[in-house]
Order: sequence, then C-alpha cells, then structure tokens
Amino acid sequence: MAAALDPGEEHTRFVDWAQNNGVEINGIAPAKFVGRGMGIVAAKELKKGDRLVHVSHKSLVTVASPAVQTHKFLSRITVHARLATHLALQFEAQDSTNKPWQDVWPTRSDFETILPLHWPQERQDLLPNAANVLLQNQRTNLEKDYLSIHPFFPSIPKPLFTYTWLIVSTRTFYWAYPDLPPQHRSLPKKRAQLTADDCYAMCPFMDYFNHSSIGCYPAASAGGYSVTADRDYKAGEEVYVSYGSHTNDFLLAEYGFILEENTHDSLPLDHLILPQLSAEQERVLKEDGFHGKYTLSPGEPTICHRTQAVLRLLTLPERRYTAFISGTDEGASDQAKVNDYLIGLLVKYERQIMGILEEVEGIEAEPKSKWVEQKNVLLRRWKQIERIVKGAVVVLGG
Ligand SMILES: C[S@@+](CC[C@H](N)C(=O)[O-])C[C@H]1O[C@@H](n2cnc3c(N)ncnc32)[C@H](O)[C@@H]1O
Repeated sequence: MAAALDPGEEHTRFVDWAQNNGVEINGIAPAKFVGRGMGIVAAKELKKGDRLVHVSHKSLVTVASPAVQTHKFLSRITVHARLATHLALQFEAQDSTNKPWQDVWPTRSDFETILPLHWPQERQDLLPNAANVLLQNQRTNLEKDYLSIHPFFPSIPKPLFTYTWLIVSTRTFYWAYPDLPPQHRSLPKKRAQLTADDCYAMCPFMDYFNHSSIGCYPAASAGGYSVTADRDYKAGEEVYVSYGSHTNDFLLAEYGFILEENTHDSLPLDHLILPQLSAEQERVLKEDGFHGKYTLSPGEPTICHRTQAVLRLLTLPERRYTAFISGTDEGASDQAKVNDYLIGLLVKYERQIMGILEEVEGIEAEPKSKWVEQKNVLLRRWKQIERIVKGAVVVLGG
C-alpha cells in the first residue's frame, strides 16, 4: 500500500524531539498508510541486521521512571492504571514535556472508530466469541483501574482516563526492567513476582511500528530497546515489528485491526464443545487438566491435542479417552469417529456464521462514516472464520 513519506509537521516535530531525547533513528521514517494510521517506512535501502532504532532506557516511560514515581501510587494500583494516570496528567498539563509525542498519537475519535471497546453495543454483539470474551475482560479491567485511581486523582475525567488507558494497551512494549538491579525500590513488585501485566514500557518512536505476524523483533536490554531489520528492505517499503503470536480475534479486540495473512491465527472451539459436556465429563476433564482452550487452526494440525482429548471423551468409552491422554494409545483407530463428531458441530456453526454474515451485511452505514470501517472489519473477520471452518470440515473428511 502506498505510503506518504511526508506525513505532516507534527511528525517532523516529534522526530526532532525524539532524536533530542535519547532515540537513535537509522534509515527509517514515519509515514501515513491508508487503513492503519501511521507506520514506519524504509527511507533508504536497509540490510538485514541493520539497527533501525534504539531508544535509551532513560527515554522509556515505565512505572519506574522518576516522573511516574513522583505520583507515589499505592502498590495495589496496576501498572496499566499507573501509566494511564501519568499520561492523563501529562495530557492535561500545559507544560507537558511529552507534548510533541502526544501530538502524533491517534486521537480519541480515531479510537472511537477503531477500538471495539468504543463500539455501540449492537456492533460489539456481532464480534466473534473470542474477541467478545477479551472485550469483556478489557472493560472489567478498565473499570477496576479507574475506580482504583479516582479517589487519589479526582480531577482525571473518565473519558480522558479511558483514552490514555487505551494508549497504554495499544502502544506499550514488554519491559522487564533489565536496567534495574533485582531488589530496586522502583520495581512495581519483587522481581520474582513480576508478571507480564507489570512489564509495560511506552517507547517513543518505536510505537509508530505497525504489526505483522512476521516482522522485525524488538529487543530489550539494560541500555534500552532496539529494533533490528529482520530482512533486506527496499526504500519505501513498510517496516513492521511483530507484537507477538496473536490471533486475529486478539488483534481485533485489543488493537482494532485484523491481518489478511496471520500465521498465528486460530479459532477457539470452547463455545461449541463445552455445552456438549455432561457434569461428569466436565469433572473428569477438569481433574485431568483438559477442560477448555480447544482450538481449530487454519494450518496443520487442524485440531489441537486438547480438542482431540475432549472429543474422545464425548464420543468413545472413557477408557479410550484415558488411553489417549496417558499416551498409551495415539488414538489413530478412533480418529474417523472423532472427526465425524466435530464435523457435525462445525457444520452447525457454518449455518450460524451465514446468519451472522447476513446480519453484518445488513448494517446500514453511510459511506465514509466510522460505521463503514466497523462493518468492514466485522465482515472480513467473519469471512475468515467461515473459510477456516469450511476448510477444517474438508480436512477432517467432511
Ligand atoms: C503501536 S500502534 C502503531 C502505530 C499506529 N498505526 C499509529 O497510527 O500511531 C498500534 C496501532 O496501530 C494500528 N495497526 C498496527 N498494525 C496494523 C496493521 N497491520 N494493520 C492495521 N492497523 C494496524 C492499530 O490501530 C493499532 O492499535
């Protein structure tokens, strides 16, 4: 897709600001792309292994940064909430040192179009199950985070907090504080207790990169964060990083987009399989650690080991299931029966998908309105789901 190499004054100002604030930029530039906002383009030929950007650890915004530490957050306030609060306070401050950076972030109105958290209920109801579950979690976490900071920062209005909270969700990188010694007082928790939810860093300029399932890999070290070219690039090509091994439902719920080519895509089958289980079967699966997280993949293998296990419990005498999960029998002789059962569920699901597609196609949307983008992303995702399900039925022998 064609990129605009000169995306506007605010971006030129921000690049100067970043370079004066510990960001080294080599051979790349921000550019505007249709359908994905800003991104990064190769400004010259790049070679595999070239270091494209380095952000000094002092330029990252983390909960250990001195400016964030001044707010003296209670330990029970999440890292996400602390960063969102800090950004909200900065956003309102006339003298914000981050102003040039803030000026290049997507606007609140961009988020209203893109992010399902802001969609009207009737559009959220049309999200695929997996995206919907993630959205519910997101909403719960946002509500909890706002309630936790509100008594201490009553001047921050909920819409502003929501905006900066979403800036944190969509623009942070995983940062396990490699610049700090193991017992440092600025760590949000004891090092051994840190989880992924404690390890966020806002990285100026690096947050321009769009995601692709195969892309440059960002690397953290005590000195800061870098992105190195994963292959050669021609001048003008978009350069992506990989945000991680995410499915399209995850990308849709968390970031508001899906990929056409996603090597990490899969579909959850829990909503089809769990309702088929008796209470006793649920008990057995829980005891054996095989309850839920059943997935269908567009590639090989089509169904995961957990799905193979639950389908055996549903269709065969329990001893055949036990032999399968204990590894004493690979279960090849039962495969046709197991596949037939799943094909039955998938064919029913195909009919439901056709109904949902009709509903999405029926959404009335003015050309160029934000509804058009929401409708399009829903249509594209449900068509992908339909293709994956139909493909699986064929592979399973249907
Ligand atoms: C870290 S930011 C990347 C820069 C962003 N595009 C911007 O305009 O500032 C992440 C956001 O970029 C967009 N994005 C990232 N990768 C994308 C892709 N492959 N296709 C479409 N949108 C993408 C999504 O809106 C996502 O929430």
